[in-house]
Amino acid sequence: MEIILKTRDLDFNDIIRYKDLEISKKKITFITGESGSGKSTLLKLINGTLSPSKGEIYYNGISILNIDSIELRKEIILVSQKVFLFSGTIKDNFRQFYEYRNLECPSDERMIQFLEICQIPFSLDKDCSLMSGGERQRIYIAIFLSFEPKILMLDEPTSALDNMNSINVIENITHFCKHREIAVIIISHDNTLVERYAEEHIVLKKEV
Ligand SMILES: Nc1ncnc2c1ncn2[C@@H]1O[C@H](COP(=O)(O)OP(=O)(O)OP(=O)(O)O)[C@@H](O)[C@H]1O
Repeated sequence: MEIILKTRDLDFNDIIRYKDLEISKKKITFITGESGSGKSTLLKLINGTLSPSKGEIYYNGISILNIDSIELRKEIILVSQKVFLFSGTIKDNFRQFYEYRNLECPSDERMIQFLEICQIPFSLDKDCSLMSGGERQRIYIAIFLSFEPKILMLDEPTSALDNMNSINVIENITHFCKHREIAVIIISHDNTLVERYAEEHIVLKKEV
C-alpha cells in the first residue's frame, strides 16, 4: 500500500491530539467522528491553512514545512464546508478561480464535463446567485475537481444534497478520481456513503 500522506504526533493548540494517520495513494478515504473531534481542522492542517502546535505532516515523505504553501495547495486541494462563489455566472466563477491561481480558464467543453460529473445540468451562463444551496455546493466542487489535484479533500460535500443526489455526485467524483489516480479524503456524516464508497475509513475521537 503506497502512502501519499502521513501524520506524526499531530497536535493542534493543545485542543486536539491526533492519532498517527496514513492516507493511501489512489484510494478513497472517509473521515468520520463526533462533532468537535477535529475533522475539519485536520484537513486545514493537511493543506497548510492551519499550523500544528506539535507534530508533522509528510506529503510523499516530505514534511509539508519544507514545501512552498502555494505549491502544496495546488497538489492538495481542500473544498471547504462553506461554499464560496463570486456573484455572476457559472463561467464567471470558473474564470475567477482560475485567474486567482494564474491559470487559463478551461474550455467550455471541459467546464461542462466537470459540471456533469457534479450533476449540474445548467448552461455556463446561468447566474449562481439565483441557485439553491445544493446547486451552489455542486458547482463549487466542480470547479475544484477540475484542477485535478493529487489529493482532493472534501469537507461535508453532500451537506446540502438529498440522498439520491449525494449518491450520484459521490459516485461520479470517486469514479473520476480513481480513473485519474487522485486520492480523495471525504468528511461525511452519511453512513450510506461511507459504507458504499470508503476504501479506507478513519474515525476520529476526542483524544484530549
Ligand atoms: N482556529 C481555531 N482556533 C481554536 N480552536 C479551533 C480552531 N478551529 C477549530 N477549533 C476547535 O477545535 C475543535 C475541533 O473543531 P473541528 O471543526 O475541526 O471539528 P469537527 O470534527 O470538524 O466538527 P463538526 O463535525 O462539528 O464540523 C473544536 O472544539 C473547535 O472549537
